[in-house]
Amino acid sequence: MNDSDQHTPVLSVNDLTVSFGSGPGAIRAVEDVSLQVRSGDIYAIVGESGCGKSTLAYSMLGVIPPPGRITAGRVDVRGRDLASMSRSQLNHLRAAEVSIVFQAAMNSFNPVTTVGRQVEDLLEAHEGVFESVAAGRAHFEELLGMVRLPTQRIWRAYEHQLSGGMKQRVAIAIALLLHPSLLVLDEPTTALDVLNQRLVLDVLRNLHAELDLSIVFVTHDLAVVAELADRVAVMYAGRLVETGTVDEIFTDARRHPYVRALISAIPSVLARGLDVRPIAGQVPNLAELPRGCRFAPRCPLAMPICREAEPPLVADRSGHAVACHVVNENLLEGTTR
Ligand SMILES: Nc1ncnc2c1ncn2[C@@H]1O[C@H](COP(=O)(O)OP(=O)(O)OP(=O)(O)O)[C@@H](O)[C@H]1O
Repeated sequence: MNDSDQHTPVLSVNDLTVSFGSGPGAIRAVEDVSLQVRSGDIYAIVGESGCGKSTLAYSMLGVIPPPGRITAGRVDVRGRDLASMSRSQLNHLRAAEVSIVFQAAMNSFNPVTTVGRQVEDLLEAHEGVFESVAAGRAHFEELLGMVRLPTQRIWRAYEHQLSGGMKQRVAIAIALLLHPSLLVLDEPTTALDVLNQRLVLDVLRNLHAELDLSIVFVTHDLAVVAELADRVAVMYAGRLVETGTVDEIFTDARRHPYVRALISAIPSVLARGLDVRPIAGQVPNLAELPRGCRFAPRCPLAMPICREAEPPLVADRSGHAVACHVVNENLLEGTTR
């Protein structure tokens, strides 16, 4: 890796808008989103259900489900625009540079094939990454050890012989098979019991350290954000409302009222298994968005301008960015609430 590579973000999402449908019924599941994942980051995308988290995650690999499509902006992986890549370049990228564990990882195994056979198929499809299928298998067994699973038993296992927690860790090991530098996970702990959630978080922390891996994960669980992430993007109705470090999001006095409401709705962000609880009012329907700030109808601090103009994301000197007229007016005055 040369010097300029080291400074190029692993992933750069630039002014990205992803739409479903066309004409008057079209919705923008992701709107005007920009974020950068640097080498070594553990980046959380958090928000309530339907706010566009999964769509944003899928766009990072160019796997947005149809009829979704990028209608503005771009996604670059190590400085290369995904939209400019050929199908074979994209296939290579998805396996060997950025890999995803889907939310439905639990159900994504072929029920009539062993885990080992599925791994061999993957190795054969990506011939050349390893010297031989045996070398690829040896690497997979090493990964199984890292996700704390018994090698022989898993290699021969069918899906129905694995528990939910095991399937999630097998899916992580498979996603890492071809040495990606970025792992994207959609709700990695959601369907698991508390013990398995903890195990998956431990495993991800270790993989991050041992494999020099960058991680992006989507969650609605603030406790998981507090435990695992070092950077956070909070989404509301398709847009980013706040981005920053975990410390900034949880403790900075300058915070988006939505983020503040989310955090104050839980007794302790370090307590396990606490979801983003509903706060007064509802997330707007993306097909009928209010004028101005999307959060204004639920916001205790809303001013007249909030019902008129969409607030831009404004970053302070450290890069902590908030999209709120009230908060940013105070920043300009040099005070915070
Ligand atoms: N295949 C699709 N066709 C039409 N609309 C879709 C499709 N997938 C997602 N959407 C719309 O995009 C919006 C964002 O969905 P997305 O799944 O990205 O949100 P999310 O925050 O990940 O929610 P959840 O946590 O419930 O998965 C939703 O309003 C949804 O209706």
